[in-house]
Amino acid sequence: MLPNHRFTSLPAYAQLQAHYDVLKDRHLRDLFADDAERFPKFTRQFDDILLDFSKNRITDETLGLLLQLAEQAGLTEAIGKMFSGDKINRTEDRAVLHVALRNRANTPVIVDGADVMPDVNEVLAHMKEFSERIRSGAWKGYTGEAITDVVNIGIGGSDLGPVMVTEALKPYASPNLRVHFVSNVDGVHIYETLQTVKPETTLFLIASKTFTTQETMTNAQTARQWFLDTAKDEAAIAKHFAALSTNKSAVEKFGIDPANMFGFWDWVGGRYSLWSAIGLSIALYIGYANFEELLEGGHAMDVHFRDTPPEQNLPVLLALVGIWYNNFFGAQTEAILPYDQYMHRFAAYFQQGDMESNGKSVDREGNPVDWQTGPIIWGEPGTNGQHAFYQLIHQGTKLIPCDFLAPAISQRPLGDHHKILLANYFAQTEALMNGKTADEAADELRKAGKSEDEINFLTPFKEFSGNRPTNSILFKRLTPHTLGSLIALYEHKIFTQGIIWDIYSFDQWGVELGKQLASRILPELQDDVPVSTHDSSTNGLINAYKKLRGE
Ligand SMILES: O=P(O)(O)OC[C@H]1O[C@@](O)(CO)[C@@H](O)[C@@H]1O
Repeated sequence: MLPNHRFTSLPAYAQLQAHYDVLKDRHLRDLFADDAERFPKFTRQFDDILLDFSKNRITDETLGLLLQLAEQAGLTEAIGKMFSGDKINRTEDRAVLHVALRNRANTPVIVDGADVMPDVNEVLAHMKEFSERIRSGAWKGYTGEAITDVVNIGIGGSDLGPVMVTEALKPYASPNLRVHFVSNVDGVHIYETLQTVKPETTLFLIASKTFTTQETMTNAQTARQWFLDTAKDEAAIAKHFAALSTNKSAVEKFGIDPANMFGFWDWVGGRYSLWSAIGLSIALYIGYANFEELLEGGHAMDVHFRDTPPEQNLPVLLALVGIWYNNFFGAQTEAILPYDQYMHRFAAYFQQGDMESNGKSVDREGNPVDWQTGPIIWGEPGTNGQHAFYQLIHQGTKLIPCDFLAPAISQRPLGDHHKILLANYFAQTEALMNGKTADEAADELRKAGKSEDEINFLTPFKEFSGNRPTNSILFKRLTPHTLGSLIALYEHKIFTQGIIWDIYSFDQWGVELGKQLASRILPELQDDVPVSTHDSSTNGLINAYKKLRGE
């Protein structure tokens, strides 16, 4: 196992605190004025992806100290342990090997003494054969018609990844096959979806690592009954239901033919599972060849992360810059702002990826941490965010580090749209960095013909402090390969931060309590008898609900 450490006891931590006390008052305008080499110094290139982290409140000294922090936390050793299949997910006694799912080098990956790659490749071959049969129309439903719609029923990591990727790679989709995603146990979700499909031509994918998740099993049973209401014969299930899971016995108990089961393993975390059988909806939608390109892109970033020295390592650099704001500037959130409408679910995906991984408050020895851990991740595509929350990012009281991502080439070139989008992409990070001084604001007001009194009044409202940090990620085009690399980039950033904070990033015990309490409350909702088994608020709410529904 990795040696433990207390993040705040690392030697570089105290040095960074002292360095912060000096640097916090430096403005990015001055840092750029003092160093003409900031752009070449603080950019890194990976394939078609350029990372510009120069608009951060860092100097050479900052970066050096952050790299020391990573070294003192044992990052290099930790990376090796993940790739070698060590059971670094200690509270669940599991390896963390989503990298094996996309191990295109096919080098052996040993778990419990056995190479997992033959099994990984067997599932991929099954996914390939199955997706080709469905997409070609060779697979027929119970009435002899081809499948036209795929409904993925899953939640969390069994939903967010396939949703994000199928949205991002829509340009690669087949025109003959639509994909739909049902996740919420709110009946509205499956109701509205089933309104748009026909039982005869629909394939349901029941996506659940555990095959016990209440939302997914409830939706799956509803879909099954909806289907049988038309098909009548349970034998038809085999042509219209498949399961993506690690739990074979539960799949068979549900009534899905094991031949239609696509398995994966406990060393695949739910939020890291889109690369596994959970990605079947992706392969069905964009074709297996493009799904393989996604895997290739992820693998390329894996090799980079594993083999590249920290100072050149994109995931490590993103992680360290994030720690700088999270742990020294007191930033509570990070915004992911893709200037690409196809990436509109990218931030949402990493809400689970980051917050379910690093939303922890106990270190790896079980002691409460006395430092900040995972940030709150949020974001929306540009330019929409500019008309929603950029006011706060520019002039609010909170420091919000932002990642701006954009493709140089649009998948949908249309007149000047992309140039306008990119002009905004470039302008926002420039504005956040430089701001607008009071003199500049006053001059603009003067040129607009305002009186001196008006200028004196309005200037404070028109001034922009600037000095608001951003990362810019510019890539050539949103291809499956590039998207795979971008996803892996953020996955490994999250891993790196977890190692430095000395927390376990791959369990999620925090999701259990709510589920337990919900399972106790559900029976209480079956009748109209007032409850008194909870606190006065919960009792009051439940009883008010019972009253309202009874009126
Ligand atoms: O894939 P499954 O087992 O149905 O889990 C769904 C999701 O539920 C969790 O909240 C764990 O309970 C996420 O970690 C997971 O992705």
